Amino acid sequence: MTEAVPELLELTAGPVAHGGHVVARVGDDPAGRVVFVRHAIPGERVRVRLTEADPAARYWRGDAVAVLEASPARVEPPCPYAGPGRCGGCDFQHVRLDEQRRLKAAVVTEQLARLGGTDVEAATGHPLVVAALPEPGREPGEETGLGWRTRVRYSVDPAGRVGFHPHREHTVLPVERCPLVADDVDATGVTRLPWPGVASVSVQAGEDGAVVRADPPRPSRGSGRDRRQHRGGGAGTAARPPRLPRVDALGLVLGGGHRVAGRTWVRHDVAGVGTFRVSGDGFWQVHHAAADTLVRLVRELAATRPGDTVLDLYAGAGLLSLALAADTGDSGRVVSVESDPRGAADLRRNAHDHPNVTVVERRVEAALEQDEQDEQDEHERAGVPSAADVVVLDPPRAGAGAAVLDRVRALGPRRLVVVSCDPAALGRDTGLLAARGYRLADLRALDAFPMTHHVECVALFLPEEPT
Ligand SMILES: C[S@@+](CC[C@H](N)C(=O)[O-])C[C@H]1O[C@@H](n2cnc3c(N)ncnc32)[C@H](O)[C@@H]1O
Repeated sequence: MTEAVPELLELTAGPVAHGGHVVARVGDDPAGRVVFVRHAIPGERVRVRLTEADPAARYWRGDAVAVLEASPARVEPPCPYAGPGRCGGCDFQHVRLDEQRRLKAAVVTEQLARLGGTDVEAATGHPLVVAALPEPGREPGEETGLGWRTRVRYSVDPAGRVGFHPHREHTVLPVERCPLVADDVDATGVTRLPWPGVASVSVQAGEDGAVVRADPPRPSRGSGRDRRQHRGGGAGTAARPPRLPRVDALGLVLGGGHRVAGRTWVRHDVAGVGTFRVSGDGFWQVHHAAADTLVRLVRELAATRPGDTVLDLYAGAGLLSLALAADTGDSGRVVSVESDPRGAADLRRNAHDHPNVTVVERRVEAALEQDEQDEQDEHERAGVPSAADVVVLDPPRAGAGAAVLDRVRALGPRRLVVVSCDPAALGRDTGLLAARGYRLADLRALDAFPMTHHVECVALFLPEEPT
């Protein structure tokens, strides 16, 4: 007989888990089925509406629709779109900001223990603290966690209105103003304009204004003939590009980089490093204060010396490369590896006046691959050295992985700095590095994504045996 699944359950919220929810157990039984609950705080007694509850599944998902015993850390969400079943962009609007940071510290610590076999407090000498990023005009401790997003991707509903998806849903909740976005993003007016025929609208704000990009829906998987027609190569009518509204922005871009009006890039100034040009869809830190703070932390942990050979892997537009190049000086060099052609183009441009920076436009995996026969020669031809004093890695969400970390170890760095926006990936890479003789020595965490479960970490690994 199949188990009857109730619609509502009363549960006690257990510890926070990676992904923006807490762990609860059906029947409050320690061996009961796990329910991942959104919109609850550890210790609270909540009524949970089950959102995914397959009787055969190992765990269920649910949303706290009523709070029966509230945590002292519970607050009224500052955003009118936040809450159970509403916008899925934020996970922690209902939690006081300082408690949000404690929850994130707990998640990072747990992921490093479970996936990386590493006790953060024992390894670094102190419990992990997630630091708030500065907000203009506010003293430390008075942060709001709002107005920090300089880069936003809105989805568009069938009526052409922009918004965000509810958690794990494809529908779009239209949003007039997301309180997380920076004023420069809002000033483009994209949320107040119609976008018929468009699947998503992205805004990237820089120092002197924003660039807006509209992406039409991907061609549906049809017959070969349909696909040819979408590309404009068939005998029939090609898909007509959408008519885009006029925006108040530096530039408007359609799809894969086709400029409709104005510029395709924004400018970012980073204190003590320089000015960067970043193509609208290229990578840059999202929080307006993240780039300055990240650079300061990476410099401190990398402790680069004049004359050093430094590898900046997954270099983006060169934020960390240029900072490290200043520290290694003319007698040293920084080799920056970035695979995205637009990112690499930005990087080359940004590094133009830095003769000690070499840009390698390749996937990290390929750039570090060693030719057994002709190792030295191969590497020098590709621009990648066969040894490095310091290696900095800032991989995408999946982390660096075993193959890349094997190659990194072979370079014999005396210091290895990993920047990570995903605690699970950092946990896995920490375990892989431990197995390769590099142990966690320092860990810093930044609240670079307030109100969401995301957190930015910078980790220092040192060789067990000094190189
Ligand atoms: C998290 S961003 C880091 C950018 C830079 N460190 C910064 O702080 O601005 C990751 C970058 O890695 C690039 N990337 C992703 N996979 C890659 C790969 N396999 N090899 C090289 N670069 C890659 C992406 O294009 C992106 O620019």
